[in-house]
Amino acid sequence: MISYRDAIERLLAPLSILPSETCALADATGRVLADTVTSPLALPSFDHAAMDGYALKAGASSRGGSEHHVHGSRAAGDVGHIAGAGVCEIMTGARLPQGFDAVIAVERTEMLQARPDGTPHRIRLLDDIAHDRNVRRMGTDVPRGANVLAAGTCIEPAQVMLLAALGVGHVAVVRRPRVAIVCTGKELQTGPTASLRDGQIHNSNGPYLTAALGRAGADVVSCETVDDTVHPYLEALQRAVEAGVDLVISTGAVSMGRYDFVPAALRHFGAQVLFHKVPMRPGKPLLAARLHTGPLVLALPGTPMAVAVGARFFVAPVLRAMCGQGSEPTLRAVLASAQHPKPGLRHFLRATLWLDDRGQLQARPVDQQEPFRIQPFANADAWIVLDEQAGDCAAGMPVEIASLELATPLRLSTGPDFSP
Ligand SMILES: Nc1nc2c(c(=O)[nH]1)N[C@H]1C(S)=C(S)[C@@H](COP(=O)(O)OP(=O)(O)OC[C@H]3O[C@@H](n4cnc5c(N)ncnc54)[C@H](O)[C@@H]3O)O[C@H]1N2
Ligand code: MOO
Repeated sequence: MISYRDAIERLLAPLSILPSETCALADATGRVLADTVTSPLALPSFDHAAMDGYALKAGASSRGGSEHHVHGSRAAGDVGHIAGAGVCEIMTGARLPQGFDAVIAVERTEMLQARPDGTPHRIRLLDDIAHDRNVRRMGTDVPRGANVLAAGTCIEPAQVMLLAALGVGHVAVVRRPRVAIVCTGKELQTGPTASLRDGQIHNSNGPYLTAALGRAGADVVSCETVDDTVHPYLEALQRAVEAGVDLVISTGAVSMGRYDFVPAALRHFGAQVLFHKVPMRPGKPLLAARLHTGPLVLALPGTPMAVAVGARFFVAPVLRAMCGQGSEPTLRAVLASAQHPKPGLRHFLRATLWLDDRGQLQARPVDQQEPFRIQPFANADAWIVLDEQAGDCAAGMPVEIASLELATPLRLSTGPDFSP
């Protein structure tokens, strides 16, 4: 048996980033950038008004109380020369006309005289206006040529806004990791709503993995169910290989039972077993292998929480590595109730999270941690991770937590260490 850390190292070491492809921005949400994006434009692209009001030249003649003729009017999108001395009516977003360097908001002026069509002819300023006031200068958000998004960044709506503002219509993204799922077990009823015969259960691992991997940006090319015999399993593996997958995830038949044929079947298939069994709870009998044709195989134990742990703590790092993303930042919270984990095992505990009245994030393991229980998983907010050396953990100590989602929904920057 090798430790979780060693297992992850063995799993990730030979992985390389998947090839890139071009993707329209409209389809890029959830994709991972293959290259750094440099800005083809400055943002703002020109000096413009931040308020509806009047553009003027700040200085001695534009103090509060001064009176001015209004020459011309500019709305966002208007261009052209503004002639004459004085001020120019301007709307938010309009390019600042040549020769002007400040804007006074319309409500900080008084209209002294209107033209017959109602437009302002002469105004008085109510405030002193300094140079640059209410002006957004070109390039102050993004200078042209700046690195705006790093390779490995997942494109979320905020990145779509930035790229759209820069006029970037297509981006180079990492090809989605292609994954095949194979659920083993003759007890599995595959029709999701079909009635169960005696001894049968609904397949919950397949739909869970399909949902979780899809959310994490993988392309789930198939999800098959096979019985507890070698040949259908190997045939499913062969189909996955032919479909050109990067990763096969199987569930079940990987432990000590008479019908736990997966380890032998993989060896028979010529797979190189990277490790089998990791000292952790749940999910200990997990096996990882590499097929001679290239794809990785993660054979997860069939128990639902062993599948959830395998997906979150083995599959997710593999997907990140395939997409050129570094390791996840570690999140911590305050342990809300004492724990006495079994020494030598890494424990993954389903937990609820809340912010206490001092603003500290508290994490409490749910009461029922047996690996067959799905209800507490559906009610949980996060995982608590207690490493192999954790020993007895007192309430109040900081512990590592991880999101239930494979791709962490919370973005964190490197900041000061969290200490409760
Ligand atoms: N003698 C030992 N027995 C077991 C050990 C052990 O060390 N010695 N380890 C236990 C642990 S830990 C786990 S986890 C399980 C894993 O066993 P398998 O990977 O062989 O999984 P199965 O026996 O096929 O299934 C386990 C359990 O999960 C249910 N299951 C399977 N597939 C699905 C599915 N797609 N959807 C929902 N539920 C599924 C299956 O019916 C079983 O109840 O082994 C322990 N035994
Ligand atoms: O790995 Mo398990 O502990 O029965 O799910």
